[in-house]
Amino acid sequence: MIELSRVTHTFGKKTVIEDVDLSVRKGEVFGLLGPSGSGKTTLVRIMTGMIEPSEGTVWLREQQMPKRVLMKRFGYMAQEHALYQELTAKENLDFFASFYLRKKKKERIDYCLQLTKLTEDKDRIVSTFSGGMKRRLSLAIALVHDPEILILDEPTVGLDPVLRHEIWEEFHRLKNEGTTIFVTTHVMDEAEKCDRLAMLRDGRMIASGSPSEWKEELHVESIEDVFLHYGRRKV
Ligand SMILES: Nc1ncnc2c1ncn2[C@@H]1O[C@H](COP(=O)(O)OP(=O)(O)OP(=O)(O)O)[C@@H](O)[C@H]1O
Repeated sequence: MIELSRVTHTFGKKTVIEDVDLSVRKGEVFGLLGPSGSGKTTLVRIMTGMIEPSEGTVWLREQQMPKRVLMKRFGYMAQEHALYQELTAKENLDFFASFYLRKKKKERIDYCLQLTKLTEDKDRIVSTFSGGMKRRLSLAIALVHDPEILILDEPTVGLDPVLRHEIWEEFHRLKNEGTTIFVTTHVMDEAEKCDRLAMLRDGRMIASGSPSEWKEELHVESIEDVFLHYGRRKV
């Protein structure tokens, strides 16, 4: 569903992504881990077509990115907010939904507001929202057109554990319906909820596998131990 082949990216003279191959299958939840500054956000931006890689290719649904028709196939949630601060939450959702949805727009907006617990605040101006509310709205926007692929850069940062749990339940519900989910995370219990994981360090993909494969391979109890192993050592 998502294929990266020999992707390298440099900013000026600095190589931040180096020769990355990655394959995400339809209907799986794939987690990308890596220390801060390892290149996760850059890789996500390459996947979504926001950055053209210096070398290599990205394919979504067997079509090479960037491609305009593919935009409606995926939902993207960035780390920074891309919200209209002077519009209400509902107006923001309506604006983004209008690009892709004609039928069922109202139902989808109501559903996403409910999922992210924003129904009561839907008519408030976004500039009055807390950081967590803005993140929830960004997530609602990524989901509103019911995309086949979700690409989410640390989607649950700043959310309380109850909401985080509910959002992960929704991810698994979506996965069971066939949605492919690619997520970056620093939260180790979220990493445990992924079908497969990959570890990026200094722009290189240094390991991949399912959470249980990783733990077995390294004889450790938790993904946190795996993270510490790969994050610290040169391998
Ligand atoms: N536009 C840019 N110009 C120059 N350097 C950049 C740019 N964007 C990112 N970088 C550099 O690329 C490297 C990887 O950054 P990136 O944001 O992709 O890491 P990350 O793994 O997502 O980090 P974090 O977990 O802290 O969000 C860093 O050294 C960063 O300073």
